Amino acid sequence: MSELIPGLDDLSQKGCIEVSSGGSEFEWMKFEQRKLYTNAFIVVDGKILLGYKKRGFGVHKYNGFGGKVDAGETSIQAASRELMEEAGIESSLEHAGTFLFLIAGVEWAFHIDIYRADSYTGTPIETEEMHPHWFRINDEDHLDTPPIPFDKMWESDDLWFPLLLKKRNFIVRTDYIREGERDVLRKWCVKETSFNAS
Ligand SMILES: Nc1ncnc2c1[nH]c(=O)n2[C@H]1C[C@H](O)[C@@H](COP(=O)(O)OP(=O)(O)OP(=O)(O)O)O1
Repeated sequence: MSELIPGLDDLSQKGCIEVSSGGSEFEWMKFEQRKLYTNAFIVVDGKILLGYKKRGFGVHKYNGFGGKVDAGETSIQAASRELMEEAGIESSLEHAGTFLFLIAGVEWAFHIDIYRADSYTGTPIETEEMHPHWFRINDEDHLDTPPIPFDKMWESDDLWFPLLLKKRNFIVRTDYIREGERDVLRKWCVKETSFNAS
């Protein structure tokens, strides 16, 4: 079995297949506190909907729609609320992955539940926080639509996006450091799971 990812449930890693890892020369960062977040991706007809973040954490990056889980909310309720607040749409979301994200300088770990859906209702709209855009998911179709802009996303996104797009469930941990204005990926591990880890 591959090395257990610290900070993620040991049981959920049983039987997982490691897809990618790096930064073995570094220790995993320590953390005392964990905060819950969500991130939702809509994939329809060969295209994925991403939002350009206009303010706050991760500003100027493209990402799914999501944010903090509020007190009294479940993760799926938070994911649906954030999708409506940030993109103006509703969707029946399914859990796709669990992502533990640390960044030097922030004392808590971000425990992010990743969701996906292949349909939605409403029309994606620009909101205070996000500007929605469609991107093609392969180079065979929709050549009039731009490809996924990995160079303007979190550096680790291209490690787990293939699993998200293939509808495979996964767990990920990424530890980042800050170099000036840049968020730099230092250590990571991505595993495919055969079931939902939460
Ligand atoms: N490394 C990485 N890759 C992909 N996605 C993310 C990360 N780190 C992250 O934090 N995220 C995601 C998780 C969330 O979807 C957002 C961050 O949430 P944030 O916008 O700060 O939360 P809100 O509750 O919307 O914030 P405010 O309303 O307080 O601005 O990024």
